[in-house]
Amino acid sequence: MIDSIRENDSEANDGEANNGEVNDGSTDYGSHNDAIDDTHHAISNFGTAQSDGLNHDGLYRDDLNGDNLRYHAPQKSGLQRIAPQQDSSQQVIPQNAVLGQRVNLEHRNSSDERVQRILNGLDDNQRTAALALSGPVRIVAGAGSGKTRTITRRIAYACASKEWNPDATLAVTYTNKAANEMKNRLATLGVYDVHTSTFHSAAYSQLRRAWRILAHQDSPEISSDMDVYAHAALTHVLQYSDYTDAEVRDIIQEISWMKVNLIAYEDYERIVNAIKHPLPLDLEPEQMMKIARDFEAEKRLHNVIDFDDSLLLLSHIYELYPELAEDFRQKMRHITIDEYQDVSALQHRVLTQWLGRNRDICVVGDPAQTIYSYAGASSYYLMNFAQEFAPVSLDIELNHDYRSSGHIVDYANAVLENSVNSAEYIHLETDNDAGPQVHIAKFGHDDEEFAGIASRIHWHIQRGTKINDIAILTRTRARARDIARICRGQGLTVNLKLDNDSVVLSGEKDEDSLTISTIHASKGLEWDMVFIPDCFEGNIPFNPNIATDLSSERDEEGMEYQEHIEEERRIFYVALTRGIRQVYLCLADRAFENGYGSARTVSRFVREAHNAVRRAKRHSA
Ligand SMILES: Nc1ncnc2c1ncn2[C@@H]1O[C@H](COP(=O)(O)OP(=O)(O)OP(=O)(O)O)[C@@H](O)[C@H]1O
Repeated sequence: MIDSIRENDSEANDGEANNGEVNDGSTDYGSHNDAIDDTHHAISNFGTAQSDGLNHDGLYRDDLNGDNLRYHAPQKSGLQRIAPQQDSSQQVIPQNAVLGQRVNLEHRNSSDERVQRILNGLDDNQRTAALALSGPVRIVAGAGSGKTRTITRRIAYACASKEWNPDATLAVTYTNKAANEMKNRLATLGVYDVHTSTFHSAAYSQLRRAWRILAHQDSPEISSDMDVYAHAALTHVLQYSDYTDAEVRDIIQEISWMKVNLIAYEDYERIVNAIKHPLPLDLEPEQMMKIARDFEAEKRLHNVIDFDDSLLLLSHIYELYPELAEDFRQKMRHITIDEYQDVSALQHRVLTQWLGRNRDICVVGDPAQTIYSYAGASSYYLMNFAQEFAPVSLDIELNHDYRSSGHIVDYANAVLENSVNSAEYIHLETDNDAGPQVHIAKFGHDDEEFAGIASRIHWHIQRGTKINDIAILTRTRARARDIARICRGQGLTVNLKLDNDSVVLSGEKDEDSLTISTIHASKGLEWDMVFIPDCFEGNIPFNPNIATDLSSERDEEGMEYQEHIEEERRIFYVALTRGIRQVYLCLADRAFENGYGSARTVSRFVREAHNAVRRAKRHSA
């Protein structure tokens, strides 16, 4: 391994990175949908819907006009910049300000010892957050700063001190696994009966209940056959049936994009033109609309829905039957949303229906970890929270990284500092040891790189590192599979979780195995040692067109490109901050042996961060 890097490497980029599918949907986003007319139809199945009550325009038109457009067409639009905070009293003040209602520490301190023990192991800011039990609370927190720990303790404390009824408490997490983990952590703190769930499963269970009440029958099931329906719709509309899996997936993703951004059929063309949103398979908007409608008809025929439909249908039902929404509000009084930087317009709409006038909402998130923009996620709602829910009772920032060693933290900060959005991101601090430098390892070609990573892992294992404390985090699923093959060939037990060959579930820490996961699926997790392969332009940042010419980022067209680059920067940041002690950044000069394949350029994020860290070191020397 070569622990060095050529600074200002200016060699041209090549197309080798474009060998894998980009973006791994989270398990929860699932995919597809049921667009609006079909939602209409589905609810009509109740036999109770009014003919005009389901007018989609009436429900969503307001959101699609004027300024709000940007919220519905996040990252790709280039229009979506996080809105500046107007009122300085509502801003997140770096030193962790407490706003509004004062937290009554005296009262809390008089609670019994068991309850107080729940707060052990929290630092002052985490504790302040955990003690703010009512009113809107926002916690903006950097990687490794204890978000999960803080909200879990906050819920446990509120329930154990009898301020909240656990059965009236809902914690929404990003994955089912995170929901289970939170439930377990609450149980170890002596708190049971709290509802922990993803947005989708919470919505689906409410939908099932509503369906039974309104239609006296079971709601349609969520199906995992969306590719079949999308393929059928493509074939019907285009009169051609030969599509790759990736093309079908792109169609499903586009339909999902419409739903999570609350884009009505009749507005679709106007919006995609306005924001220069690229359509899958180079379709015309009208063709795409036809495919979407046909897709919904297919699903209806089979009496199935998809994940997004559970939210969309529920939202329609709560709009039409306010008494059902009110019933939910009476039951669920205290709502906490984790990973709030990744909520979509659709999820946000459901949340506002869950709340009504209730203001017992706590959100936690990190704007630097928004990595699901392609699935409609937008940090807008996190950044705008203080205005939307004013007056907030607590608005606090956590910036102390308990996870990563000093060198990793420096590197992660440097990656964000080079962002055009750097002012919105949290600068991490840590008291952890500096640890080993972030290593940059260059190889001749891909197989050599992967074999090099495998042998370095062997080397660490021989020196006492546990195999399940090591992870390889890749930008694409295809690369995860390639590396898994080579690591297995070198005798390493690999934990590579693929679901239907489409989603890496998570880098769950199995005993005695090496985790190989996409970066997306590694969110929320941590390993002692992290390898990030393929740190070259075109892969990190991922760019199918390898348009590395920075001049293009300055023109109109380039705005969208720049949004994309910023998302890629956050993805790299998430990968880096999974590391506890040591991070290796790896790349090969070319894809193939014997000099075949175009020469690659080191990732701009690596170059920038590397130079920034060196500059800082020179400064302090
Ligand atoms: N006050 C604290 N004292 C010691 N360790 C802490 C403290 N708070 C959090 N930690 C540890 O720091 C690590 C990160 O915590 P946690 O997973 O809650 O962070 P997070 O903010 O959710 O991270 P990320 O967003 O990067 O996934 C964990 O190992 C956790 O146990």
